[in-house]
Amino acid sequence: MSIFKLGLVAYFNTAPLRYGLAENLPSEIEISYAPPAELNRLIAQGQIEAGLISSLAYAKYHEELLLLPDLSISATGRVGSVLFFFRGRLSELSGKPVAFTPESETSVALLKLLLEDFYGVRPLYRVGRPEETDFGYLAIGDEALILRKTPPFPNVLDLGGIWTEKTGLPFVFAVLAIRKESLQAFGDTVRLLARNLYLSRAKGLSHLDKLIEKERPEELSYPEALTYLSGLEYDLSGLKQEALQVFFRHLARRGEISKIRRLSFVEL
Ligand SMILES: C=C(O[C@@H]1C=C(C(=O)O)C=C[C@H]1O)C(=O)O
Repeated sequence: MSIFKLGLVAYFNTAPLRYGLAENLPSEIEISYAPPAELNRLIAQGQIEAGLISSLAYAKYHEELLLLPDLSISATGRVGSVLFFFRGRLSELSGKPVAFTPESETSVALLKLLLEDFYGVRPLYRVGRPEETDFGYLAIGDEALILRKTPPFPNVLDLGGIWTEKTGLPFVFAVLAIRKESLQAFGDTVRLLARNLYLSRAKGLSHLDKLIEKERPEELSYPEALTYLSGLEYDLSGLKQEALQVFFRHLARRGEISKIRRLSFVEL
């Protein structure tokens, strides 16, 4: 039997998407867990057939990928876990070193876009740890949720909040992508996977209480975890597709990706 490899992000924010998933999937689907940047690399290299990847990675490799309809990790307004901590005034960050987590791609591109094109400042970026930088640090996922408790710098920008404030749109951080070439061999498996993901999302969102008890990072209280998960969205509606295209157009203008004519989806 050939194995269909699915890569998921193990952050707390994916808990509703993967609620009960592993127990219900057919045996030919094998799940592995890794940070987004690692999943982006694995799917690009064909080492996994499907993955919850950074939306930016879909843009980069869209010729080899298809999206699973209606799945994402997104937010309309503040997301709570994509945070840029910084010292001093934002307008004085030009030329100052700031660091970002190695685990993200979308949020790094979003940070650069917001700082440079929306706020007109151009810091010096590097991958690194918060303690290795004097002026700013971008964290995502559980790390951001935990750092929020004891911030490394006095000020914080929630990138989802700023994006929505500036554009009036939601922001899509991650999408569920499948390698086109795996569809022929695994068409039925992909349909089963999609059905199971829709089911686990529905169950997860209607059992947030159980899920929070089981999965919340210990640093977060129950109400904090509930507020956080309640602010996240897991669909890829028409408006979110439009928002993705707006983000991609900004990145194409900035020379970070090539133009994308349209988002392509798996036909289920
Ligand atoms: C909202 C989040 O979205 C994440 C952000 C990603 C990125 O920046 O590349 C990728 C996957 C998502 O899990 C988060 O993890 O906090």
